[in-house]
Amino acid sequence: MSKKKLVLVGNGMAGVNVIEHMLKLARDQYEITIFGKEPHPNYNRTLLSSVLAGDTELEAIVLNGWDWYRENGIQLHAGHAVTKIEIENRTVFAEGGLSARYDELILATGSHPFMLPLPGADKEGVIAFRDIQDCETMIETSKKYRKAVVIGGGLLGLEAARGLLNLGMEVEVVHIFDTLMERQLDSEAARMLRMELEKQGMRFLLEKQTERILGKKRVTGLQFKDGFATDADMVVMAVGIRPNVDLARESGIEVNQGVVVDDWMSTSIPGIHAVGECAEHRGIVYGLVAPHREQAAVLAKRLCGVETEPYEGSVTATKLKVSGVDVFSAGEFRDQPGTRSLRIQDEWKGTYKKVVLSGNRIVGGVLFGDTSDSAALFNWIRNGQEMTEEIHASLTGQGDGGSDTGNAARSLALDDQVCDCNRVSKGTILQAIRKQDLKTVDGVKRCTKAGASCGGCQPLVASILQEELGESFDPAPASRTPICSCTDLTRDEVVEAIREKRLTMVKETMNVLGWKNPEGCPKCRPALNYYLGMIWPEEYEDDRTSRIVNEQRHANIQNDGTYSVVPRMYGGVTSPEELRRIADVAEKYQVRMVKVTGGQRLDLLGVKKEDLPRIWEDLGMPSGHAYAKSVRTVKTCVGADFCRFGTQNSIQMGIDIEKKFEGLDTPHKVKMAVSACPRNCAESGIKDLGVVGVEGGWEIYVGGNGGVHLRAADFLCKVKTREEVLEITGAFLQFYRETAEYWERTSTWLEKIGLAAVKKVVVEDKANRKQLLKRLEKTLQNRKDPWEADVNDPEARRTLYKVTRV
Ligand SMILES: Cc1cc2nc3c(=O)[nH]c(=O)nc-3n(C[C@H](O)[C@H](O)[C@H](O)COP(=O)(O)OP(=O)(O)OC[C@H]3O[C@@H](n4cnc5c(N)ncnc54)[C@H](O)[C@@H]3O)c2cc1C
Ligand SMILES: NC(=O)c1ccc[n+]([C@@H]2O[C@H](COP(=O)([O-])OP(=O)(O)OC[C@H]3O[C@@H](n4cnc5c(N)ncnc54)[C@H](O)[C@@H]3O)[C@@H](O)[C@H]2O)c1
Ligand code: SF4
Ligand code: FES
Repeated sequence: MSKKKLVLVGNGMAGVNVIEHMLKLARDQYEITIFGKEPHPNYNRTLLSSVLAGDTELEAIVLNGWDWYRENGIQLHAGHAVTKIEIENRTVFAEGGLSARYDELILATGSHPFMLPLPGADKEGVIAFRDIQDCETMIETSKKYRKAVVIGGGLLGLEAARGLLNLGMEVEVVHIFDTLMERQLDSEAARMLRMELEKQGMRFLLEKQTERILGKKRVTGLQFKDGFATDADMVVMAVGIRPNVDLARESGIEVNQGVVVDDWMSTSIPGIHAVGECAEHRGIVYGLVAPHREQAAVLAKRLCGVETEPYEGSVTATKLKVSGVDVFSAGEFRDQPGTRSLRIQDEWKGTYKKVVLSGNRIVGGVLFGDTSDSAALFNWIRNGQEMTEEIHASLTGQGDGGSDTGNAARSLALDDQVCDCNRVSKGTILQAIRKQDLKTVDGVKRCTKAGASCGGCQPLVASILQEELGESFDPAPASRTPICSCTDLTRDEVVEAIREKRLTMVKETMNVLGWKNPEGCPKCRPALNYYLGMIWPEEYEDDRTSRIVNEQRHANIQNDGTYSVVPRMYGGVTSPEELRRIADVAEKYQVRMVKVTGGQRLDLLGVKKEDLPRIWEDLGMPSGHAYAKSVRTVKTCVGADFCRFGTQNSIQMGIDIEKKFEGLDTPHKVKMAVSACPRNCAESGIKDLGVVGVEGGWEIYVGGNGGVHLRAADFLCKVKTREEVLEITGAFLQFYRETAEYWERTSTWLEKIGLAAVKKVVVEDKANRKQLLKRLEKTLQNRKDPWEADVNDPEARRTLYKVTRV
């Protein structure tokens, strides 16, 4: 029997999802042809925001590559829009003279961005944010121009604005109302969101209606109806979308706002169906992936003759994909006559939770700052759950374990949905973890698709892994790059092998793991030495010959072959007595220069190799580790003891941090700072870890970098006490030590694994934090001051420094 012909118009997320289902249900029933207007294979549109923000690459967002079409016998016409449907002949016609006959036709043409019909809207530099091309245009524009204005303070506008900030542009968001994301947030959450985004550098022009776009050929600014104007080198319109219905309308298919479909996703014409953003079901057009997935599942079953429930509409939930801002909204979140709300707000922690009840039924909610309850809340809304004492206690943090993320995973039932985009339940994820021995979020994503679309559920997937695996959960995403050309193994594979095979020496590791170059190279040997020390802090004997030359001599080699010596001065504080000793040493050994460093230390420059041990001995001060991949300086401002703006004792805090973590081996150098107020005189905002004193506590920032790749640190959390600062700092350092590649700064590592993962492991999951600190403590207990060790080792003096006279 010849196969029936199925044609899909629109190679986007919704349409191809129908095909994916059909291939699973009845592979051989149809001969499939797909027409796509865009010249790309099927990709994840939701992740364009992440591409723009630099969190992922375009190649990584392809959902089904060219091979997938070939392997499944699908005829793909990418770059060919369908222009006409001849209903009587059941034939579609496309650009380039193409045509195809169908027995069943699916319309999945999505939406087009709404462009405000303003005078000047056709100028160069005025664009939308919808597809790969828009994304590329923005990235290119950011290289040449300075300022972007985004019109629209909804989900898309804010994600675009964050991406453009990451690309180094100045960004202003123009919004028509006085609160952002009014379609998803109440005014309180919107206010908190605005404050947070302003902190990130976004500027807002609220209650502004654009009158026209200024400029000759290219945009130069915007003129508003209230007479106000602003400059712009680029304008991004993100003021909503309109279903793409022209083709359907011209073909005589019933169209209202979208293509009208029934509960089986069938249009007014037999044999023609519609799904996704172009479809209107019971008067609603859905602009989110999750409902489209539900529609796709019903249509696929229908087309394959598999029994199915009808599609009866969806309850929707949204999460904003802006790093450092957790916002969730679902269901009926507004107060209406007949509703009551539970509201919990913590201005100090910057969190807000609102749960709306109709009668006693949970019908909607908004979460800001902490979205760990989002999955549970969404499931309650969808299931029309009644409020109970138990739910109330868990929402207010008085239940068993409070409302931390670990608890969020625990509170889900097996059939509760975790990934809304791909309709994956907790039970399915647990089954995959157990059956396929999964250890990472990436693994779960590959096997179940949970987390593979917008990524919003990944923290919850991580917490399910955490709950199931405990310590063996690996929170870092896998990388496929070998650690160097001596091996094909990645960092994770090497670390895992060291653990599993209990390898304890550099040579042995290279040998057992089949290094192509048996001697290793300057890239892998220091890395192996570090990994071994990190994994076996008590047993491992440091292999000095595998360290970089500066670390072998515990000093920085200079361009003339001499060395620089930087003694440790905790928190940048010294004393007359120490200064005298430093001055004496500088004179005695005729150092070329004494210089104050950027980290508030004194650097003795131009020291001869053979003088190093004697200088250390004369100084009688610990090593400043200025040469090492380790915790280096903690810079401090003068703080509350001296400065009239100071709210905290930054000097003492800096000294305490430095004393606790000095010399700890890390994958790359770690610089820290403590400022006693947000004026940030110690530059806490560009350090690997920066602490800032605020009224009643401390804010902790991480992943900053003041070097070649300048990066502002991200806000990690706010704490009250010195002990908490030390605890979070320790957990952060240990998490970085355990998951980063050697030679990787915290800034790159953080961008790779995401702030949310760091927050989850270091801040939210208290049990995990304890474990990290326990492991860190073992390392700290086994530290030795390298200068002192060499001073007291005549053999080292002779061989390493060629000192003949001790
Ligand atoms: C930047 C961005 C971020 C987003 N983030 C999220 C998110 O986090 N969560 C979420 O749930 N949703 C998000 N969305 C929305 C989500 O991407 C859409 O709801 C979803 O992609 C719609 O799928 P679709 O298949 O209906 O339409 P589309 O993905 O738009 O696919 C339709 C395809 O049909 C093609 N087409 C149109 N006309 C024709 C024709 N005549 N012939 C052939 N091909 C045609 C189009 O070119 C397009 O490729 C985001 C959207 C954007 C733009
Ligand atoms: N994280 C996510 O889930 C996500 C991210 C991006 C996009 N999306 C989806 O993509 C689609 C498009 O997103 P969107 O944000 O453009 O749509 P939207 O309709 O949700 O928001 C548009 C915003 O623009 C504002 N606006 C309208 N006219 C304006 C004007 N003249 N000047 C200033 N502001 C104006 C509106 O008040 C509204 O807040 C939506 O379906 C959205 O759900 C979702
Ligand atoms: S950061 Fe604040 S407290 Fe510290 S020196 Fe600067 S102004 Fe003073
Ligand atoms: S909720 Fe979007 S990928 Fe899971």
